[in-house]
This record gives sequence, C-alpha cells and structure tokens, in this order.
Amino acid sequence: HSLCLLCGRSLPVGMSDVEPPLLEPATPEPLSSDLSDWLGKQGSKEEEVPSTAFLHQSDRELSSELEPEDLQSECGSSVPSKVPCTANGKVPIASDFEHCPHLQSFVRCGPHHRAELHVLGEDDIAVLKRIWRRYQDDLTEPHYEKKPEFSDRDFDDFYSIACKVVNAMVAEYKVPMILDQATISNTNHVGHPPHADNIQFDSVWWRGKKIPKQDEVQAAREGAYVLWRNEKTSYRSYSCSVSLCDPDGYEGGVVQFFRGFGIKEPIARYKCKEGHGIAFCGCHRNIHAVTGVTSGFRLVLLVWTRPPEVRVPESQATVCYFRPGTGLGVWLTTADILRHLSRRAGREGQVWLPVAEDDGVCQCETCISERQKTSWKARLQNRDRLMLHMQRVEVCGSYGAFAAILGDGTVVAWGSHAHGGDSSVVQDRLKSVQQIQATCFDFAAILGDGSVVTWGDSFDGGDSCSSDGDTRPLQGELVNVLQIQATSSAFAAIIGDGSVVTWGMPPHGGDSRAMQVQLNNVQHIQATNRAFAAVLGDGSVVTWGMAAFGGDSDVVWDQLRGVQAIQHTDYAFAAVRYDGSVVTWGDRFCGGDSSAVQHQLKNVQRIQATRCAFAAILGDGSVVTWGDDRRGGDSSAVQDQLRGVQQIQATACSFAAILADKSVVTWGMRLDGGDSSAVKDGLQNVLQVQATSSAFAAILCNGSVVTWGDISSGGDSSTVQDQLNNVQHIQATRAAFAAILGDGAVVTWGAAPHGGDSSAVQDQLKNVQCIQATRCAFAAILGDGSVVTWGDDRRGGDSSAVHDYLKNG
Ligand SMILES: O=C(O)CCC(=O)C(=O)O
Ligand SMILES: [Fe+2]
Repeated sequence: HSLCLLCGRSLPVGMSDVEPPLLEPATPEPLSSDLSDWLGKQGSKEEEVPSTAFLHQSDRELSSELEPEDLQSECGSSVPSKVPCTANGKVPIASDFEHCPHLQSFVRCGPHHRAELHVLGEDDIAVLKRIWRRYQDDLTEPHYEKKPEFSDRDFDDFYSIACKVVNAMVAEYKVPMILDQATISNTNHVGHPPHADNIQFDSVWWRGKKIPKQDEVQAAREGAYVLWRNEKTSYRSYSCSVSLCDPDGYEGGVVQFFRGFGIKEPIARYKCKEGHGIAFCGCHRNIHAVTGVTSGFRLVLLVWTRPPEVRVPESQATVCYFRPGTGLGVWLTTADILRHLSRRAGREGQVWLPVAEDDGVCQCETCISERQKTSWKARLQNRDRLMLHMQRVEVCGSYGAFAAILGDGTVVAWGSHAHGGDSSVVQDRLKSVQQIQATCFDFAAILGDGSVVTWGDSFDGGDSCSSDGDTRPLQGELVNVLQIQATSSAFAAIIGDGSVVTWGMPPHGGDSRAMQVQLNNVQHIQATNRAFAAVLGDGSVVTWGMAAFGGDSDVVWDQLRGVQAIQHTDYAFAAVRYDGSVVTWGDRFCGGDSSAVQHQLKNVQRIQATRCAFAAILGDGSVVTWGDDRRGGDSSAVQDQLRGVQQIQATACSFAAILADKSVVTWGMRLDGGDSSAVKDGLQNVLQVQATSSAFAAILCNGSVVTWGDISSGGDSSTVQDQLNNVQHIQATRAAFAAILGDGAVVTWGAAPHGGDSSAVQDQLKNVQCIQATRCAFAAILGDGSVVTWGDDRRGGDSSAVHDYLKNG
C-alpha cells in the first residue's frame, strides 16, 4: 500500500507510486484511416479517451479541491477564483491523482510520437528565405509594434507554406489542428535549452514535499514526481521544425529529444535535410533542445498548431518573442493571420484586435507591465485602422524629398528636385511598388515583379552614364530583386540568386565589380556613408566602397567568419559573430578599432551606434563602448550604472540606455544629450526614447514627455509641455520632434526650419495615424488616408504640388 509522491496520501489499491501515469491514455487512441471522418468527429473527441485515465471534473468541483496556496497563478500574488479556461469553456482535464490537492496541468495532444516529414520543396525554401531576408528583425521590444508589416504577397506566401506543413502534420497525426503561429528563425551559438512547447516545468515532489531547486534533477532521475504547469502556450498542440538549410553547412544546431526532465542523454537527435522537418506534440513527452550553432548558418521554419476551436489568449496573439537561442527572425503571428484573412474576406470591421486582459487591480509585475502596454496597444489599434482605411501608405525620405507608396501600389514624390522630389519621368512605371530605398539624392523602388525603377538627381530617366561617372545597372540586371540598401550616394541590390548589383557613385559603393566573384549567397547588406558590407550565407563578409568608411576589411578578413549581424557608424562596421564576439573595421577613430575592449566583447546581444562610436549590450545586461571617446565611445563615467540595460538609443554623438527598472543612463557629448542630469528626477518609468541629431525625448508610462540635449534641436520642450499628455508616439527630423497624442492631434517643438513649427497646418493635423520624417520635414498620414506635410518647404515640407494624389491615399 503506497503513498502518492506528490501529496503524500495513501493511494488507492493498484496505483503505482513510481512513474505515475500522468495524462497517459490507458489504451492508444483509435486512429481512423479516413481523416475527414475524424475531423467530423472532433466534437466528441473527449469521450473517446478512456475514463480510467482521465477524470472529467467541473469547474466547481476542481476548484473546491484546490487549496489557495496551490493555486499560485503566474502573478504569484493573486489567487484565481477558478481554474483558468483556455479553450472555449473547457476546463483542464485533471490527471488521475484526484486525491491530490496540487493543480495538474493538462495537455491537448493526441499521439505523442515524433515524425520526420518531407514537406517543403526548393521553391518553398527559396520563398521563405526571401521573406526572411526582407523582414528579418532582432525582435527587440516592443516586439509587435516594431514588427514589419507583411505585404499581401509575402503574407500569402508565408501563410500557404506554413499551412502546407500543418497539412502534413494533420495527415500524420490524424488530429484536427490549424496553424497558430510560425517563424522563420535563425539559430545562434547559444541554442535552446531543454523545454516542452505547451507545458512548463514547475517543480519536483516526493511524498508531499517539494524538492529544493538544487536537488530537482537528481530527485527526478531517481523517480520523484515532476509537476508540470500550464504554459502561456498551453492551447497549442503540435510543433514542427523544418530545415531550410543544408545540414552539412553548419555545425551544431541538432534538435535533441529527451526521455524525461533532467535526463542529459538524448533519446533521439535530428539534423534534417533541407525541406524535411521533425514534428512532435507540445507536451512533456517531447522535451527537446537545440544545440548552439558553432559555425555556418542554420535557418528553420517553426510551425505551431492549435486545435481548431481553441480561443487564443489575447496576450499571445501578437507574441513574437526574442529568445536567447535565436538570431534574426520573422514571425507570422496569430494577429497577422487573422488580420490578413479577414481583410481578404472583406470583413475589415471585424478584424481582431488585442485588448487588455487583466482586471486592472492585480499588482503583480506581469499585470502592471501589461497595463503599461495599453498605450501601445491603443497605438496598434490606430495602426490597424490606418492599414484598413488605405491599405498602405509608406513614406521614405531622401536628404530633401519624400516618396510615398500609396494604397494602390503607385508612388508620389515631392520636395527638392535635386533630391528625387520629382518622379514624373518614371511615373508610369511606378506600379505595384513593394519597397523604396533612398540615397541622399535618389530613390529606387522595387516593383512587385522584382524589377527596379530609379529616379532622382543622378537619374534623368535615360540609360546612359551621367557626366560625373555614375554607373547604371545594365538593362536586365535588376530582375528578381529582393532588397535594396543604400550609402549616401550608391545603391546595392540583392538579387534572387544571391548575387548583388550596385550602381551610383562608384567610389561610394556604386561599383562592386571587383567583388563580384565573391558576392554569392548574399543574405543581407549594411552600409556606412560610403561603403557596403554584405553577409554571405556561410557567415563570411564581403566589403566594397571607400576604405576609410569600412569598404576595405582585408585586415580582419580571417576573423570575419560566423557573422550573424552587422552594425555601422558613419565610418566603420562592427560584425557580431555567432559566438557572441565582435569584429570591427573602418575608420579607427570612429569605431573601426575595438582592440582596447576586445577582451570584454563576449556574449554580445545587440549593438547600437552614434555617428562615430559603438555601444554593445552584453548578455548580462552590461554595456561595452568604443570609438570616438567624446561621441559616445567612452562610457567609463557611467559604467557602474549600466546594469540591466534593455535598449539603447543614440543621437549623432551621445547614447541613452533604458534599464530594466525603466530609468535612463546617458553618456557621450554632454550638450548633445550625453548629459541628462538636469532632468534626472523626471526620467523614471520611461517607455521609449526618440532622438534628433543632438537631443533626446523620452515618453513616460503616464504619457508625458521629458526632453534633454541641445535646446535648438528639440532638447527643450517647455513651451509645449502642457500639451504633451497621452503621447503615443514621437518622430524626429534632424532637429525637431513631432508627437502624436492619443486623440490623433500632433504637437511639435525644436528648430522651425526642421519641422519644429507646425502652426501653418495645425488645423489639418487631426486623426493623425503616423508620422514619417526626412532630415528637415515631417509627413503625417491621417485616418482618411490623406497626407499633411510641414518643415523645410524646399525639402519636403511643401507637398502642394502633389496634393491631389495625397488627398486620399
Ligand atoms: O530551432 C528548432 O529547431 C526548434 C526550436 C524550438 O524548440 C522552439 O522554438 O520551441
Ligand atoms: Fe520548442
């Protein structure tokens, strides 16, 4: 007669005290050969589970059994009044430990086996890589807000390929499921520690006593009971990791599966061929890990499914999390899917929007931070409305002109003709435009068919070279273009086959002919003012353009291996490698020489830059800086305050770091924002920081704004301080700020010739959805799709010439 390992009570006769059959069906679930049959029966699925293994209990019964201390919610402080429901009124199915007061989690998977599926072909993989290159981001907070919006075509492509994987999973498991989320994700040197996808490890128990943390692993191995609890993603059912790369092209990156918690030796290892994936259920029967990638490049498509009728918790629908094991990624969130599908179905009005879930009283950390996010959720709703009203208006700015992609895919440009403000010569070719990129003087637009149209100072529409020696891409070279990057006066385009085409001022990056043989399998390109750096699929880097601006990387050639991301100042590059180290080159006084801090540059997570200095955030939340000492390269005065750094913003010559406690630490050129001592007391509860070239503006959690730095560049907002309430977003030109308030009005301050004075258009600035900026002018997009501009009239502030086009998106 034995005792329960969990609660210590006597067990009914016949119940084993070792290896409790947690959530294990006594007999395998029936598999129907006819899938449609199965799908039709999904409503009665629960009845098919043997009642000896699962105990159905009502909400009331279950909660009456639970003692308050056992019901520690995630908040830690509040006790939920009932067992949380994650699936349209379904309650968790308790395990057979009905005698036990501890809350058991439940799983919603059927068959638990792993299955290797051959799901994607070469074409699918090429499409996913294109999308990854186009939208990849580092998932810094706030994730969803910063996440780039998919074009309809890219959404369709991504969604249909993810659904292909789901279909293969349905065929394998014969369980109804739909796509919940997907991500195209790059794995870094850290990898993912052991975890399960829809359930979270809680604690280990032996005869009613919780095992201390340090003994958990040992105790679990010796048969103590492992308690799992609900994870935020508990509504999900199955996962699949599909390889998008040749497994011989990288070391590490092995998906391992373990028999149980704490067991070191995997029972299975997978390194799938390109297009093949490993599928598994999300419960504790599939504890898995991914080993770090030590060299080469690993890209996977991760797909998560949920049963069709499950309600997605609102807090999850926009989640696209940054995890230590992942590099750059692209997320297809539940919100993306719902939005695009309902738009397609012509149900714009019914588009799903996130709402605050908490009851407004809980004081736990999670709920408080959720409440602080409500302001960005409101912004999100605005953004959605914007999207729906006019599908899309994207504005891109050169030195002195704007170009806007309108909802119908055409483009209008305005501002200085010397900076691309007149697109009339190419107007009839500007259709189904996907992306615009600008140098100081010219624009280049990628069309839906992958071709490119350019206009501006250096392009008169003709095909010959202009007198100052510009190179033009040869007719026919610019096809299937994925992405364009620009220096101040040259463009570089990544072509679908992984090669690069450049044009513009030859010494500034416009001529890459010498590098052409090496420019294969290019993943992404970064630019300083006058040089380009391309990261290749094998993690190496190719550079061209002016040597003094980083165009020559020969001295670090042998170190440029395993590169996952590149950052730049105006004159130098810094490459972050998969092993967390950093390699720099370019102007040695502006960040190109990091030798003095090389030994500290370990486990680097992210890099931010002023025009002449770099700041790296390390894994432990500390910061290492180098480059021009007076312009941000020297942070020694504040080094001991730089702990728990979450984000860094930069003016031209100074940095501002937001810490975990939402305070701000600044350094660099004192008058340009490096000295925030005058506003120190007010700089608490900071949500976000924006910067002009020499001043900062911080939005606080309560919607007010604190500014510091050069007073002629926006550092002094005292004249408008009383209007700066409920601020949702701030945009900046070189020397002025514009804030959008919750009611859609706009408040501006800073240098008038740079947009600091909007009085001439103030009465039109109503229901503003977003604001874009060039160096000297702002463009506000209103809820009705019209655009209002102000600032330097010759450089984009005056849009009267194209007013008719801009009237309604
Ligand atoms: O990278 C992979 O293959 C799997 C990653 C993973 O387990 C996860 O994101 O949950
Ligand atoms: Fe996982």
